[in-house]
Amino acid sequence: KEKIEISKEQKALTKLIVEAYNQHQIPQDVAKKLLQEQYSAEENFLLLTEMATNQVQVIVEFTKNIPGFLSLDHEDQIALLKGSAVEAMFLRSAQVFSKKMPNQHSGVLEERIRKSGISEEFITPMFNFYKSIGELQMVQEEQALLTAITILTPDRPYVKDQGAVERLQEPMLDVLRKLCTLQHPQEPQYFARLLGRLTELRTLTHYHAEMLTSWRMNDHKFTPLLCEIWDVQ
Ligand SMILES: COc1ccc(-c2nc3ccccc3n2[C@H](C(=O)Nc2c(C)cccc2C)C2CCCCC2)c(OC)c1
Repeated sequence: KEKIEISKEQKALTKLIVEAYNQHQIPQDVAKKLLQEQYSAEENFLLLTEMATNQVQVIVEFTKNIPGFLSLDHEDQIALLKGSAVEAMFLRSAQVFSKKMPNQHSGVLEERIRKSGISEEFITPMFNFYKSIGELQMVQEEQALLTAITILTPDRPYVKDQGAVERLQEPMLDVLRKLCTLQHPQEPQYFARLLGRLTELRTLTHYHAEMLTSWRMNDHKFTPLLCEIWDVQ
């Protein structure tokens, strides 16, 4: 059994990514808010657009802390952010949904989300994803690195220098693979399962524009930033 060694540099990279991830996080208050009371479809839609708009800003700040990101071609930086914003939002939602909370709270939260105004057909794929993320019981290092790896996906639309993005993503994949082996020694396939979630995430994001336009209410208003990021309006 070869001894897995995480180098000094890899420890420093992980620390930096986790710090950036925790520093730029929306407080969990959306779950608390949803647990406190039942909102109308209109109020929930407004909350969703506020959360999503805020999350885009959070992701931009997080990404700026990824070593080398700011040295990428500027248009490629935008292409990476634009191409990963929806995935980052669902990944964040899945992590919030999977946070340890008393059983009846997670039951209420699930119910509030089911009744939020989202149309029925999207609920199953969304919760399937959330539960598959929850089953992994990721530690914060894995969550932070997985988010960075998602953002640094070389084959996003309009990325010109994919090689430069690969060179940033690879060190993240290397340290995540080692961390998974150390964190889950009894599960050699854990790292592969983790990356498999990113594939499930991409399929979920196919529906996101329709999820929004089919929200059970009339006249869906989006912020200009969301029109940019979501394929709506
Ligand atoms: C595109 O359609 C979506 C996207 C996300 C959710 C979603 N899944 C969640 C899981 C746990 C907690 C809250 C959850 N959200 C919303 C939320 O705010 N997601 C969120 C965002 C957006 C940014 C940062 C962080 C988060 C959590 C609540 C918005 C207000 C109505 C209820 C869902 C969703 O639910 C129907 C539909």
